[in-house]
Amino acid sequence: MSTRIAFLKGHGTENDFVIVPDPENAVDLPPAAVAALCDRRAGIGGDGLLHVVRSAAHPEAAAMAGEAEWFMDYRNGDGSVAEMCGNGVRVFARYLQYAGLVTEGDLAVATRGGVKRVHLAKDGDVTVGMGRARLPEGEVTVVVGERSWPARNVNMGNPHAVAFVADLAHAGDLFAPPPVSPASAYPQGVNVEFVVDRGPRHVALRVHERGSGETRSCGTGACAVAVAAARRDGADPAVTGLPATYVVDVPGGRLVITESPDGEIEMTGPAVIVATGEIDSEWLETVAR
Ligand SMILES: N[C@@H](CCC[C@H](N)C(=O)O)C(=O)O
Repeated sequence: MSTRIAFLKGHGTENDFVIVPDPENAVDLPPAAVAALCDRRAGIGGDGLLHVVRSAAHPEAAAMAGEAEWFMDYRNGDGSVAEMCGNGVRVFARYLQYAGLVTEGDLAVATRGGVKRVHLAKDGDVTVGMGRARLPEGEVTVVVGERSWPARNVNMGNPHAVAFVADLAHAGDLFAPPPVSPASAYPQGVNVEFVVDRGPRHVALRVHERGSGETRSCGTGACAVAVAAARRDGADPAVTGLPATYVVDVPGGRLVITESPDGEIEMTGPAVIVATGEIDSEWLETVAR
């Protein structure tokens, strides 16, 4: 018999998500079901899915339950799992507020990348403590058609290759993942950012996301880009935080990346809930097969 499963739709700088509230982790969401829900023609449509589960009810988050009541079980649009999603955490926090589960101010969210500190501000912006960057040794190369660029390997919990280019159009149509070499630098795949300068500590990017394709924003990508830009601008290579505030324009808006007093990278931007609805459980079971 068909039942209804509640969902919401939200976005952060137009990185959009299907949100499935499921406090007790009762909804089966295999990769095929997630991909079908994120399909923009046959499903609801989204770059990814935010499965909202109580940390205590999820085997991957139970150990964080003492610190964070809610776990962001994030999935990419193709159904794959990722360690972290920066825009996703902001939208996740906005959902918790929308549902009356938290109020304005500070909260903690459990993710596969650890517990993230979030601040829901009065003006509607949401700030997330993104931790510190890891900068694995060795240069990588990004290729698009006849062009190639040296890129910086930056890990924000998930992997990124950041290439500074002369023109964002040089990234091409980004219908397929741009090749990055050596492939051994990214055994789990990679998110690729193309970056141009807009002014002092102000850059703009396009991104091809692992598991989602080209998106209109990527929070972890914006942080990786800010870190790569700071290194290029002469920041101390031993420091894994950010020495100054960077403004990162994405196709879907603007993110501000700075450093907290304790050396953590912080990202601020909007997060919006745009719709609520119901998923037909019979359809979901069919597409999940
Ligand atoms: N859009 C996200 C990143 C989502 C995960 C990424 N596609 C991956 O596979 O690592 C963000 O806002 O950070």
